[in-house]
Amino acid sequence: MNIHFDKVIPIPLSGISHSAQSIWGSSFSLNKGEKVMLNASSGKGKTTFTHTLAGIRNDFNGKIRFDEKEITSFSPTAWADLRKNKISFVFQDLQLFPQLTVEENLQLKNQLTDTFSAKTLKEMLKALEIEDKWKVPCGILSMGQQQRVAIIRALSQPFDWLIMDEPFSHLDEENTQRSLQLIDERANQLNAGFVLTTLGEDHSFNFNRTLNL
Ligand SMILES: Nc1ncnc2c1ncn2[C@@H]1O[C@H](COP(=O)(O)OP(=O)(O)OP(=O)(O)O)[C@@H](O)[C@H]1O
Repeated sequence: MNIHFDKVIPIPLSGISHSAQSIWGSSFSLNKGEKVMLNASSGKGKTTFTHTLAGIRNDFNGKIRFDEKEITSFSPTAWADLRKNKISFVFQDLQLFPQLTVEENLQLKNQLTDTFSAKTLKEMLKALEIEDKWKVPCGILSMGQQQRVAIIRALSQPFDWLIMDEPFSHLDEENTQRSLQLIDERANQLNAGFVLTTLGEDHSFNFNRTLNL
């Protein structure tokens, strides 16, 4: 699935002047398989961009198309199917269930599409050095540990695009690199792309494209 932006401007940001490099108001396409970074300072619209792209909000002018279909035309059922099979998301506030264990949080998503065995999920936790947290409620994990769980949860479904809103904001560089490697491997396995927003960090990763706000 390719994503096309045609002069999109979120209504709350429409009264503000945007630089010539800004994606707001411009037309461009994100092609399946591309690895994209959006780096912008606080309040510039990273969350607005990711939520708009994922159909979580629709207060924008212009057009967004997935392949040839305008996303404002999708029914709730079509969105449910897209979110199950084509678009996965790491929210800035993670949206884990704090009372549920890591296992339960992961399986809630994973079992919808029967993507990974428990053994594979545990291996992914091990790759991010949180394998001892399998039976621990998410609410008592550190923020960086919760981010790693949210990343693994987002990988536990099929997708064409993984959209991540500041997914490494509580991680040190070593854990960021481990997470990026896991994300990259999974994206390559699926021939999928990802969009990652950051707050000024310069991750050492070979992104195909950088977007500006
Ligand atoms: N629904 C809304 N109505 C009005 N203004 C909004 C709405 N949503 C976001 N904004 C404004 O749009 C701007 C961009 O917000 P957004 O959360 O997208 O920024 P951000 O780049 O993700 O910030 P941060 O890095 O601090 O998370 C802010 O000024 C915010 O107040």
